Amino acid sequence: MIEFDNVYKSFGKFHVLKGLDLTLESGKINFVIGRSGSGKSVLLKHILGFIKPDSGNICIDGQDTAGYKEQDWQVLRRRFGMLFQDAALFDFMTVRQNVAFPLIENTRKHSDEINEIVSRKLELVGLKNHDSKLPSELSGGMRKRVAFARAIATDPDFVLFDEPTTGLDPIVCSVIDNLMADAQRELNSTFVVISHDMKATFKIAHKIFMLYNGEIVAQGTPDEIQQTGDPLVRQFIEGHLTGPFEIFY
Ligand SMILES: Nc1ncnc2c1ncn2[C@@H]1O[C@H](COP(=O)(O)OP(=O)(O)OP(=O)(O)O)[C@@H](O)[C@H]1O
Repeated sequence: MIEFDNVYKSFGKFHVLKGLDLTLESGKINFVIGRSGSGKSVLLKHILGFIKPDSGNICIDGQDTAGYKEQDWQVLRRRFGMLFQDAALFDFMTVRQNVAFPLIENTRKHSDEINEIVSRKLELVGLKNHDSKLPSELSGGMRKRVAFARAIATDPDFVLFDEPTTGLDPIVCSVIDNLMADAQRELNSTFVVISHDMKATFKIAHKIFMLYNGEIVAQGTPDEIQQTGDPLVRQFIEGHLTGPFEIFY
């Protein structure tokens, strides 16, 4: 379980998180939605300790991270997999080396075992025959699948996805959505997904949280969110130009 308790974060005079209370449930696919610039990536970076709150607490599995030193964060981060918006593969490493990286860094497994795990993960994402290629030789969708295989390589307790399907065609989006749903079922890990893709959100989320004005303004199952009468949520999920949101052109 990942808990935010009354978390505030500002950059200069710009207040991004304003007393954020949020409980991301264990063994579930938690989606965080909200407008561009609402602070979704900032929220993810707090979970990994890359950004520290100005006040408030963040607890991971009941452990308050307030007093964590860099070494404690490094230990905690080993329990996480991460898929960044731009895939963020190591350009100079092959597909196989990219997926092996967290296994080499974060575990004491023997190279034979690592090779076997990497082969299994690459098979899962349909890229077993591309393992000796460099990221530059792959399409955007393939790079995302490599990043996905790398994110789940160690069977982490938590996997964070920052816009995993942005820029991909609808069919590749569905492939990634299915991979997320299948992997979560298999690992029973806690997934946290930031996404603007409402179709995927309603298809695979167990729980949806909407961030607005530095706070969570709505939360619920896909059915609950789809049926809400809250005008703010309705405008966002339906993409209307008129409603409580201020629209800037
Ligand atoms: N390190 C930083 N220093 C200053 N401002 C920052 C920093 N990180 C984020 N911000 C600001 O915080 C706000 C929220 O940014 P964030 O990237 O979390 O938005 P987001 O909801 O993920 O947006 P998008 O959906 O477009 O990716 C933005 O206005 C951004 O400029």
